Amino acid sequence: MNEQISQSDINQAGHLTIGGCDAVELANEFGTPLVVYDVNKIKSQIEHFQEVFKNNDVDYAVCYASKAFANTAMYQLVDSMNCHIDVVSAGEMSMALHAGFPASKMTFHGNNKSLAELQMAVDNGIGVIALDNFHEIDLLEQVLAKSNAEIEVMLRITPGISAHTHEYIQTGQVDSKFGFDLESGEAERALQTVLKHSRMHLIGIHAHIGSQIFELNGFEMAANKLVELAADWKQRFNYQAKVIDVGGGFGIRYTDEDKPLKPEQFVDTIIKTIKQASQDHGLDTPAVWIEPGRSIVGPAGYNLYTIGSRKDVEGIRSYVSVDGGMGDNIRPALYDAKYEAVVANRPADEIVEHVHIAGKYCESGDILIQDQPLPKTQPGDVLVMLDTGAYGYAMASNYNLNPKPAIVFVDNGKATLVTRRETPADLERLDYGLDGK
Ligand SMILES: Cc1ncc(COP(=O)(O)O)c(C=O)c1O
Ligand SMILES: N[C@@H](CCCC[NH3+])C(=O)O
Repeated sequence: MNEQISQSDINQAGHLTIGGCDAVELANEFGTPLVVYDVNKIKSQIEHFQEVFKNNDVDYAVCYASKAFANTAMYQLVDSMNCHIDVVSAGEMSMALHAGFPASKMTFHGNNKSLAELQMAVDNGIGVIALDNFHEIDLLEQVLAKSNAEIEVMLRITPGISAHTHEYIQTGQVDSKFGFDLESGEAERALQTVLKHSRMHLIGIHAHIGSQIFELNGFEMAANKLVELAADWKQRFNYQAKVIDVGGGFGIRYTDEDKPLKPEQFVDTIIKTIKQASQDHGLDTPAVWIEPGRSIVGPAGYNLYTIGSRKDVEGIRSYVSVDGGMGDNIRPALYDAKYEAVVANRPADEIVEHVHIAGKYCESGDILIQDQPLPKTQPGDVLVMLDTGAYGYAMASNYNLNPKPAIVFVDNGKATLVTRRETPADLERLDYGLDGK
C-alpha cells in the first residue's frame, strides 16, 4: 500500500477516504476529473506556522501565496484563519475582494504590475505593494499623486542565492527577472528613491529564493542577508525596517524520493536566524512575514480521475489513461514533476504492475505519472493522485477545449461543492463568431 495511506484512511467498503469522505462516492456524486481539498489539512498547516511564531515570541504574518490555489472558498478559509495573502494580479485581487478578504491584509506582488492594477490596488486600499522595479515605482507614484493617496510598500530584493530546485522555480539568484539586485547597488538606489516619495511608506524588505526547497541553508543565508541589509540601511540612511519578509518556498513530499523537513521547521530556523542576527547587529527584532503557498495547499489536494482505456506496448510498457491530464495538472509536463497515485476503490490491493498514467490530451507528453505501481485495474476505477493541491488547478488550462474540473472541499465527512465544473457553454461565452459583435 502507498506509504502516504494508512489503514485508517480505508473505510468499511474498502475505499479510500479523504477528509472522512469516501473518494469513490465523491467521484460518483461530483463527477471526474475532480479536485478535492481536505480542509483540516489546510487549517492544521496554517496553525503549525502560527504556533512556531508564537513560540518564538515574534510579531508575524502568515501570508498565504494564493497563486498556489485560489478560489472564493479558499480566500474565505484563509481569512477565517487570520492569514494575510499574497496576490499577483488584478484577477487574484478581485476574487479575494469579492470573497470578502480584507484589502489591508493583502500584499501585491509581481514583476510587471500594470498601471491599471496599481490603480486598482490603491483604490481598494491594498495593504502592501511589494515593489519590484524602478518602472513600477514611477507608475505607483503617478497613481498615488492622481488619487491623492498613500500606501505601504516593501522592497523585493534579489539576494543572489541560488536554491536547489527546478530552474524555472528559482527566483532568488542574481540572474532573475524578479526584484532589485543587491550586489550591483540597485537595491540601495531603490531605497533612496522610495524614501524620497512621501506617499510611499516603506515597511520593510522582502526576498523569495524559490519554490520546493528542501535545504535550510538557503533560507538561513537569505535571512542573514536581509538583516545585514537592514542594519546597513539603519546605519547609513537611518531607515529602520519594521518587517522582514522571507517569502515562501518550503518543500513538500510528492514521492518517497522527497524527504522534506516539516514546513514549520524551516520557519523556526528563519525566525531564530533573524532574531539572532538582529541582536548581533543591535537592531530591534523586526516582524517576520512568510508567504507559503505550496506547503499550505499541496498535501491537502487530491485529483480524482476515472480510468478509461489501456494500451499495452508489447515488451515496453503499458499506458492506463484517465479522463483528465495536462489541462488540470501541467506540472509533470512542465517541470517533470513526480506524483504518486492510489486506486480509490482498491487502495490496499496487491501491486501487480508499473504503468504510465496517461492523460486524455492530444500530446504524447501528457503523462501524469511514469511507472506508477498499480493493482489490477479496470475501466471505471477511480484513480486518486496525491499532493496535487498546489499549482494544479491554479495552472489549469482549457487546452483541447476541455472544461476545468469542479472543486470540492471536504471537512470531517462533509463534502461541499465550492467551484462548479466548467461546461462547454462556459468555454463559448467569450466568443462572438465570425460576424463579430
Ligand atoms: C513572491 C513569492 N512569494 C511566495 C511564493 C510561494 O512559494 P511556495 O508556493 O513555494 O511556498 C512565490 C512562488 O514561488 C513567490 O514568488
Ligand atoms: N508553479 C510552480 C512554482 C512557481 C511558484 C510561484 N512563484 C510549481 O508548480 O512548482
